[in-house]
Amino acid sequence: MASLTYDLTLAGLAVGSAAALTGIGLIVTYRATGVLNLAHGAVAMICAYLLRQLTVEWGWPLAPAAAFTLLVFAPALGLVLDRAVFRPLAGHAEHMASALVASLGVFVLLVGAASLLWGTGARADAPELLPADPWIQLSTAVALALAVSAVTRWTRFGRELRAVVDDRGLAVLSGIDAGRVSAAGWAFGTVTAGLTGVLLAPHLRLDPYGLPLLVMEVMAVAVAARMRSLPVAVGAALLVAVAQSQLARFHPEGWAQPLVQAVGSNLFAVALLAAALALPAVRTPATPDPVPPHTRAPPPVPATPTPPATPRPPGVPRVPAAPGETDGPAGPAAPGTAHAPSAFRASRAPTAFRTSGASGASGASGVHAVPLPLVAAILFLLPLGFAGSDLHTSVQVPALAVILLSLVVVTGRGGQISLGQAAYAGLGALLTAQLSPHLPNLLALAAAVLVVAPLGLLTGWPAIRRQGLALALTTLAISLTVSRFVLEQPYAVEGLVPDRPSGFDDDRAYYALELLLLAAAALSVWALRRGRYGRALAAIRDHEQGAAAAGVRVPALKLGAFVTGAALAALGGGLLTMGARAFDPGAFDPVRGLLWFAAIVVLGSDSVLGALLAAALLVGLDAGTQGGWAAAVIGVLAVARGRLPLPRALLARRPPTGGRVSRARAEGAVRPRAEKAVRPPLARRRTPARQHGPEDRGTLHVVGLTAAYGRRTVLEEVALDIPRARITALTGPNGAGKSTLFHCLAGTHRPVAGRVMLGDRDITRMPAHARTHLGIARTFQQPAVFPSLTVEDNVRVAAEHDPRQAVRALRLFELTDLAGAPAAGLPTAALRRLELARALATDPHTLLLDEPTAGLDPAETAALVRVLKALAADGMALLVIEHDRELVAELADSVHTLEARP
Ligand SMILES: Nc1ncnc2c1ncn2[C@@H]1O[C@H](COP(=O)(O)OP(=O)(O)OP(=O)(O)O)[C@@H](O)[C@H]1O
Repeated sequence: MASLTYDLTLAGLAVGSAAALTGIGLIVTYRATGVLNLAHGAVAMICAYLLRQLTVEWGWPLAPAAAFTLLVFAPALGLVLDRAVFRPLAGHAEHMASALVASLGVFVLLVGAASLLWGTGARADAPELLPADPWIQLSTAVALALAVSAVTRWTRFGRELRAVVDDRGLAVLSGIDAGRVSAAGWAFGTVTAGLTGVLLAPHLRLDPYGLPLLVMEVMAVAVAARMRSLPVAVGAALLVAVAQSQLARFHPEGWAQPLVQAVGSNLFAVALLAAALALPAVRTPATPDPVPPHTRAPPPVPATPTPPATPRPPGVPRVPAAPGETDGPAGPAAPGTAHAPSAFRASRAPTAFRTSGASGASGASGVHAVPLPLVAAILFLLPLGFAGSDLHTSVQVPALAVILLSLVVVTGRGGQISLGQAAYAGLGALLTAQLSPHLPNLLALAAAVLVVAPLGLLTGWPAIRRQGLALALTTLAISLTVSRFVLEQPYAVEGLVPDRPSGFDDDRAYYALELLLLAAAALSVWALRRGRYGRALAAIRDHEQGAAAAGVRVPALKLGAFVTGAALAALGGGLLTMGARAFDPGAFDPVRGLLWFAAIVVLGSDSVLGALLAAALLVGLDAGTQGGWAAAVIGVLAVARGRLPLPRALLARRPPTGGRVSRARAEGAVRPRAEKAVRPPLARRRTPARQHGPEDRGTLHVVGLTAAYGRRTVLEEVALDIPRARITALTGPNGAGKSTLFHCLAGTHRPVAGRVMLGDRDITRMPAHARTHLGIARTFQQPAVFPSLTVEDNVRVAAEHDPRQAVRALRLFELTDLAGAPAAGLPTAALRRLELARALATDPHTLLLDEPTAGLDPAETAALVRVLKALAADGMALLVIEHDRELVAELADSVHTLEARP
C-alpha cells in the first residue's frame, strides 16, 4: 500500500511540475504585462507539435530540436505576440477587454493553424524531453521558480519589473523601459508554455484541442495564487496533481464510481472553478486609465456669449412635476426652456458629436440598414435549393446561428463576457437526445430548452458580482466542468440516438424547420434589443453603476440575460444534435465556446445579423476540409480586432466601487472624519415650494458610517444629514473619501459599520436601484451616460414607470432637440445635463452630485448653479461634492469637510 501511495505521489508530482511551470509562466507574464494569457495552452501545444515535427518527421536529434523549439521559436513567438498583438493595446482604456479578445484570438488562431498543419487527430509519438523521473521534472519547476524569484528580487531587471507592476505610468516616468519589461515577460511566458507543452505531450494526447484546454484548466494554480505568488502557484499545482493522482486508488461501487473517476481525471477543472468563484476579481496591475473612453471629456465646445449670471434669474428651471401634476406647456419645463441659461444653448448639437455619435452608436442599428436583413434572408433561403452533402452541411448553420444569438443577448446586449455558452448548447443537445425516445422530438426539444434555461443561473449568478477577466474565467471554468463531468461522461451519453421530428426527416424539410425556429429566435432577440428590456440591458452594458442609479434592476436583468442566453443556446444545441442524428460531446467542447465567442465579437456582438453571418462563416469555412480554417480566420480577425475599437459590450468599465485609485493614492493618507465646518454667508432658509413624493420618504442621513476597501479604512464614524430644500456641500482633499461616502449613500458600496437612514428606515443594505426607487438619485464624477443609447433613451431608462418624466426632464435641460442623437460624443456640458436629466427623471427627493461642475466653463457652471438652486428652492435635498471654495460659498447652505490625515 505504501508503495502504491508513493508511486501515485510520484506520478502526481510529474504532472504537478508541468502545472507549476504553467503557473509560473502565467504569473510572470501577467505581472509584467497585465495580460492573463488565455493562449498559454495553445502556445504549449504548438511548441509540442514543433518538437515532434523536428524530431519525428524531420529526424533532428532531440537536443538541437528542443533547443530550437524552446530557446528560439518559443521566445520569438513571445516577442511577436508582444510586438504585434499585445503591446499596441497597452495604454488603451479598454486594455483588459482588448487583451482578452486578442489572447482568445491567438488561442483560436494557433488551434486553427495546428489543425491545418497537423490535422485534428491525436498523436501518440511526441518525443520525451526529460526522463520520466518525476524528481527531475519537479527539480526543473522548482529551479525555475527559484530563478524567477531571485531575478525579481536581486537584479535591476527585477526592480524594473516590480516598478512596472506597481504603477506602469510612474515607472515609465522614472525612465524605465516598460516595453522591454513586457517583451521579457512575454518571452519568458512562452518559453515556460513551450516547456509545459513538451513535458506533457508524451504523457497525454497531443492534439490541437486537448492539450490547450488541459493547460487552460491548469490556470487554476495561477488564479489560486492570485496571479502573484510563485510559491503558492507551485504548491497548489503539486497539491492538486498529487490529490488527483491519489484518487485513482478509490474504486467505490454504484453511482459514486463515475463521479470519483471524473474527479480523478479532472481535478484541475474543479480547482479552476473553485479558484474563479473564490476570487471576485483579478486586479489588473498598472491599469493605464480606468476611465472608459466614452466618459472622457471631449474638447470644450466654445460657448456663445452669455448674459451675466445672477443669483436668481427670473425663469429658473423647475423640477419635474410631482405625481398628479399635469404635464404640458404650462408645466415646469416651459419657463425653464424660455429662460434657460445660454450656456446650455451654446453646446447644443455640435458637429463633433454627430459624427462620433454615429460611429459610437450600437453597431446593429447603424450599419445594418434596410437591405442587409433581406440579403441575409435570401442567403439563408438559398440552401433550400442545394442537394446532397451541401444541403447536409447547411443544416448546421441555422442551429449554430441560434447558439450564437445567445451570445448576442448575453454579451452583445447585456455586456457580460460569457465563455460558457458551449455548456448550455451541449446540455440542450444532451437532454434533447435523452428525452427524444420518450417524447415527440419537438416536445423533447422544448422540454430541453425549459430545463436548461434556469441553468443559465450557473453563469448568471457569478456575473452579478464579477466583470471582465474574473467573469471570463468563471464562465470558462463552468463550461469546462459541465463538459468534463456531464457531456463527456459515458454514463450520460451512452446509447443516445437522437432523431429528427417526424415529417422533417430529409435535410430540406429539416432545414426549413430550422429556418422557422431561427426566424422566431432572431425576431425575439431583435425585439429584446429594443424597448424597455433592451434599453435597460444596454444601460447595464454601458455603465453598470449608472444603470443602477437610473433604477435599473441590474442583478435581475443580468440573470434574465443569462437565462435567455442559456435557453437559446440549448435550442441551438438541440437542433444541432437532431440535425446530425448523433450526440457528439466534441461539438460542444469548451474550445468551441471560445471560438464562438471570438467569432461573435469580431463579427458584431450586438447584431442579430452578425450572429447569422458568423454561423455561416464558421460552418462554411470548415466544410469539406479537415477543419481549422474557421478557427484560423476567426483567430486572425480577433487578433486584429483587439487593435480596433471594441464593441461596447466588452469595453473596460470602472471598478465596481469607482474611485480614481491612482490619483487618490498619490495624495497620501487621509483622515476619515466628517466635520461641519462653514456656513456660507449666503446661506438662506427656504420654504420648500413642493415636496417630491410623499413626505414619509424622509430625509437621508448617515449615522456612525465606517467604510473600507479591503483592510484600508477610508471613512470612520461619519455622521451627516442631507436636509430637504437645502444644498449641502461636501468638500475635502483628493482621496478623503467623498466619492466613497456617495457610494455608501447610493448603495454601490457596503459600509463596514454604521447606518444609512431614509427617515426612520434603515436602507444600509438596500441595493442601488432600490434606493433610486425610493427617491435618491445620483450623478457621477465622470458623467455616467449610456453612449450606445440615444439621448432620449438615456433618460427613458430612468423613467420607465412614467415616460412623461423623461419628456419633462429632456425639456428642462434643453435636450429635446438632441433627443434622437446618440449620447456618445456629447460635449461635457451636455453630458452633465443629460446625467442630471436622467437623475431627475427618476423623480427624486434627494440628489447626490459628484463634482457636477468638473469640466464645465464658467458660463456653463453658472447655468448649472442656477438649476441646482432652483431644485433646492423647490424642496429637493442636494448633496454636492465640490472642490471650488468660491463656488461652494455661492452654492451651499451648509458645508461638510472630510479632512486628510496629517
Ligand atoms: N475601488 C477602490 N478600491 C480600493 N481603494 C479605493 C477604491 N476607490 C477608492 N479607493 C481609495 O479610497 C480612498 C478614498 O477614495 P475616494 O474616491 O472616495 O476619495 P475622494 O475624496 O472622492 O477623492 P477625489 O476628490 O479624488 O475624488 C482613496 O485613497 C482611494 O485610493
